Amino acid sequence: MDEVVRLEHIYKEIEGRVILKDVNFSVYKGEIFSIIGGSGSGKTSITKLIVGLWKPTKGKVLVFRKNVPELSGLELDELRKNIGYVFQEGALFDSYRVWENVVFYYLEHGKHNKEELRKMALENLKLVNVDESVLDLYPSELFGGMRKRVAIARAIATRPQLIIYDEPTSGLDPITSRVIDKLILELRNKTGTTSLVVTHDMISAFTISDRVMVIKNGEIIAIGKPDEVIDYPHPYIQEFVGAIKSCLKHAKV
Ligand SMILES: Nc1ncnc2c1ncn2[C@@H]1O[C@H](COP(=O)(O)OP(=O)(O)OP(=O)(O)O)[C@@H](O)[C@H]1O
Repeated sequence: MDEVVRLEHIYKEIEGRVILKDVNFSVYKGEIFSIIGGSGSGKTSITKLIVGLWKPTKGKVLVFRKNVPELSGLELDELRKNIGYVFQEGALFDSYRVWENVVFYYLEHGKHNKEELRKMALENLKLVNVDESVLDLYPSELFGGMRKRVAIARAIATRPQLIIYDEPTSGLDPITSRVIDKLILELRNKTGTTSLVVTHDMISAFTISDRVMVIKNGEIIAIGKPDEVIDYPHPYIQEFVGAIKSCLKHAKV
């Protein structure tokens, strides 16, 4: 299977404190891979290493078979063009309309005219089940679930090979959270894009993922298919998933 991301023996130390300790995992082409763990467990640190914002203290971070810490600035730009990042708060630009947000990369870099860009924005919005009625709105006029969809439409606009979702359901009510889960799944099924999801949301992780990784204090505790991980006999995992186990057994997206 094609590896899109591979972390090998990663250690990250900040101010004398080890925040990632011998982290090893791979994400394969087309899969939805979720990283779950409590606050401060190291989830965001892993995404920072993948997009080259941080360098590891030790170890290799391979993305699209390139060792990220060794890339030049230009090579990093090229790599990031291939990674769509859906930020926790959406990170939409409030002074730009929805269509401008969606095609922001092309507004900055492209040679397309306004009509072409609006058409491109609409094509991407349609992929996240949004119609043209929002094209000219500003982000402040959208409710939470819609903001998230627009943020996802923006992340996929450059047709990245990898999408990183940072807490995609945070701040959303449970019903909207399940709608976003369904969307992540649909999008992967439609486009085949490899998806890395960082989340606190157990239901989300265990219902949409092909594989789940549990991390605690910078160390991996388990990696596997949701059904395997949920029954993993580790006290932390049982504590973490125990409360929602019966709910998960019945949850369907
Ligand atoms: N810039 C930094 N300087 C010092 N310590 C940091 C820095 N960024 C993160 N850390 C520490 O690294 C550890 C892992 O943080 P990280 O943000 O990766 O956790 P997380 O699992 O994403 O948490 P959350 O779910 O709360 O976002 C935490 O103990 C955090 O305090």
